[in-house]
Amino acid sequence: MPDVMIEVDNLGIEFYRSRRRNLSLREMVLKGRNTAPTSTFWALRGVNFTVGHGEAVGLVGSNGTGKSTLLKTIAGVLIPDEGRAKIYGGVAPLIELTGGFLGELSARENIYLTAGLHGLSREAVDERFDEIVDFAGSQVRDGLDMPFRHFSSGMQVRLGFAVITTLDEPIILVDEVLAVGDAAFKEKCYKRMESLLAQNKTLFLVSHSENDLRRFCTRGIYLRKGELVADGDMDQVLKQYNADATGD
Ligand SMILES: Nc1ncnc2c1ncn2[C@@H]1O[C@H](COP(=O)(O)OP(=O)(O)OP(=O)(O)O)[C@@H](O)[C@H]1O
Repeated sequence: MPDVMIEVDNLGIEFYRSRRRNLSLREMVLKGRNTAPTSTFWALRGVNFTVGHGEAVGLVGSNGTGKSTLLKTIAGVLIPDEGRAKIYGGVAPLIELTGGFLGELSARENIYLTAGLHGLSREAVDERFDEIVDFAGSQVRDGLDMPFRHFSSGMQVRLGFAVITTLDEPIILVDEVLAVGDAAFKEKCYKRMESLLAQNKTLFLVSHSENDLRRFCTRGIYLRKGELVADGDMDQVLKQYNADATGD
């Protein structure tokens, strides 16, 4: 296992400010073909850092500063416009409430599909199935055969967290999703995260909860307007973030 698990090198992600759209015939005649809004901005730019095997990193920054964008890039959902985000090992991402599950499929089918995409054989999923469902809880067990889109947001997160943390991937990305779970489930998730860290997995956590960040992360990365402004001890990074955020 290489020491470096994530290598982010001069990373830039550029987005369109407005939704790109096809012009109507009338707009084309009146304004010409090239008047679609093309204004762009850099959601991330010049971001550099590496994360080592077994590190637990907390990502902080105010709303809209690029935290989710960074996680999506590490997960391979977004392709860099500049630089690169390289990972050395598989990634298990929980970066949206729906866990990337398909709404039309049942929870049962989603478990097999997601675990299969992460390299687990049908037999391996059969073996872990009860553990996944037990962790997700009785409401999820009762709804195993209903379409996933009928799950409440809390049930979706329960299933997503249970599946993602049961995979064998060495890197785990969690983006602010635990806020949706109830208190009992959150405590269960915290214990699961502690056990994953004890197994030397690499964790990237986005959270607006300082308690959670302090509990799990020894290192903090602070993004401001798409730029990395601090990278170091979690407590120190939170101090800097809080000092900056005063009056924001
Ligand atoms: N697909 C997209 N197209 C255009 N702009 C986007 C897209 N996704 C995100 N953005 C914008 O990029 C910026 C960074 O968004 P991002 O979701 O990464 O922020 P964040 O730090 O995770 O915020 P929060 O704490 O509110 O979750 C924001 O201005 C957001 O509106």
